[in-house]
Formats: sequence, C-alpha cells, structure tokens
Amino acid sequence: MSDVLDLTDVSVRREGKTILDRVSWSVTDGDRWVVLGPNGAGKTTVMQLASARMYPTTGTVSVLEEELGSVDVTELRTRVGLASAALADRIPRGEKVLDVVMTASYGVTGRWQESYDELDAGRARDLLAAFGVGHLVDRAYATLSEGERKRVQIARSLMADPELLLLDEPAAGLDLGGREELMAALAELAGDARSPVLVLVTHHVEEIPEGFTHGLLLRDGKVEAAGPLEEVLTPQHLSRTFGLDLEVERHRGRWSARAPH
Ligand SMILES: Nc1ncnc2c1ncn2[C@@H]1O[C@H](COP(=O)(O)OP(=O)(O)OP(=O)(O)O)[C@@H](O)[C@H]1O
Repeated sequence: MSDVLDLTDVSVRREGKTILDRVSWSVTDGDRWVVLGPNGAGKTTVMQLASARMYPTTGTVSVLEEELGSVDVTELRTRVGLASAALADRIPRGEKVLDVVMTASYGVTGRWQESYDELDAGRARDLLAAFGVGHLVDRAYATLSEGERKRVQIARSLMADPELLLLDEPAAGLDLGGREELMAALAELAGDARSPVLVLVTHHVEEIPEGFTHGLLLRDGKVEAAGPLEEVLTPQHLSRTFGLDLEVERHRGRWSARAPH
C-alpha cells in the first residue's frame, strides 16, 4: 500500500490569516475519502495542495509520492484529476460537451489547436455515456442543466486517466433527483477497483456516496478527526466540526445528520 497523498504538519497562511493549521493527513492506495467541514474550514485549500496547485507555507505535502517543491508540478498535475467550481468557471460557454471532456487530456479548458484522434474522442464519449450524459456530446456546455454539467465535469476529470481524483463539492446546486443520480454514479465509481483513489469534498453527510471508506473532518483549518467513516462520523465529532449538537444516522450505506429537537 503506497501513500497517494501525505500532508505532514501543513500550515497555509495568507494575508496574516492561518487557513490551515498544522494539518497532517495520509491517503493510501484504494481509499475513498470524504473531506467534510463547514464553510471556510479549509477544504478547498486542502484540495489546492492535493492537486499540486498550491504550496504549503510550512510543512510537507507529497502527492503520488512526489514532494511539492522538489518536482515539476506541471507533470504531476496531469496525474491528478480535479472537478471543482473554479475549474468549471473556466470552460468557455460555447464549448461543445465532447471538447469539454477531450481537452482534459492536454490539461486545458477550451479547444484551440491541439490535435485529437479517434481514440481520444472514443474515450470521451465512453466517459460521458458512463455518467449518463452520452446523448449530450454535441451540445454547447452552457445549455446544460446544473446536474448535467456536474456529470460532464466528472467525466472530464477522468479523461486523462488520473491516479488520484479530487471532486470538490460535486453535488452543490443539484436538486434532489440530480443529487441522487450523482450519488449512484459516484457509488459505482467508488466500487470499481479500477477507479483512481477518490477524495470528495462536501458540506453534507447526505452527500457521501455509498462505498466511501474514510473521512477527514476540518474545522477552522484544523483536523477535528480523520480515519474510517464509522469512527469519524460520530455525533461528537460532527457536532464539534459544525459547532452545534447533531444526531447522526446511517441507513443502507448512506448517512444523515440533524439537530435534535
Ligand atoms: N488568498 C486568500 N487570502 C486570504 N484568505 C483566504 C485566501 N484563500 C482562502 N482564504 C480564507 O481561508 C478560509 C478557508 O477557505 P477555503 O476555501 O479553503 O474553505 P472551504 O472549507 O473550502 O469553504 P467553503 O465550504 O465555503 O467553500 C476562508 O476563510 C477563506 O476566506
């Protein structure tokens, strides 16, 4: 079992503010992690480090056994898939869905003069079909619903066959049906041994798909708990993470949390 991600004593400071405070976290081959915490807890910052798009102020970060600061991050970034709102914002409005996915093999958003062959197009079509949006290949990305866009983004993040896949709030903005369809697609991905190591960021325990194995709880830039989901998603840890009393339930592999009356 090798470490896919390793953060040791990592702090990130910006404009005098400590965004991450001595965070240590290890992700091993085969794991499916959820990163959970309230607004401003530092989740996206952890994803920026994990995708080699940011360096820590202090501490060490290794991604796929390469230590940030001592490797060429351009090459490393191609080995990490990322789906996030920030990345989605960079997709040109008129871009064809097939190109949104295919351009990921060059790590660009917006098709220009790169050359693609039938194999690339075939892989993009297969990925879109796997996420239930195969019929949308020729549509302009801007004309899709939010749920369709989210699936296209995940298909795109898998295009370059990453070893690590980071999904930053994949269910944000989806209606109940869209969320549940996405949960089913992600559960399938989690259950497939050929899938990359998965890390999913969310604010809601209801958005943890079946098959996810571990959780990292963050609050105010600090780790509240990290480990197997059953050990981490306790009322005590979740209440401390979100700063209010919470009851937690698990039903058929899915979680829910609510404040008691
Ligand atoms: N460049 C920056 N300069 C100053 N503060 C920053 C900077 N980047 C992030 N922050 C702050 O760091 C904190 C953590 O941000 P981050 O985006 O990592 O949190 P998050 O857990 O992803 O939040 P959310 O759930 O709201 O997306 C926030 O308070 C944010 O305002």
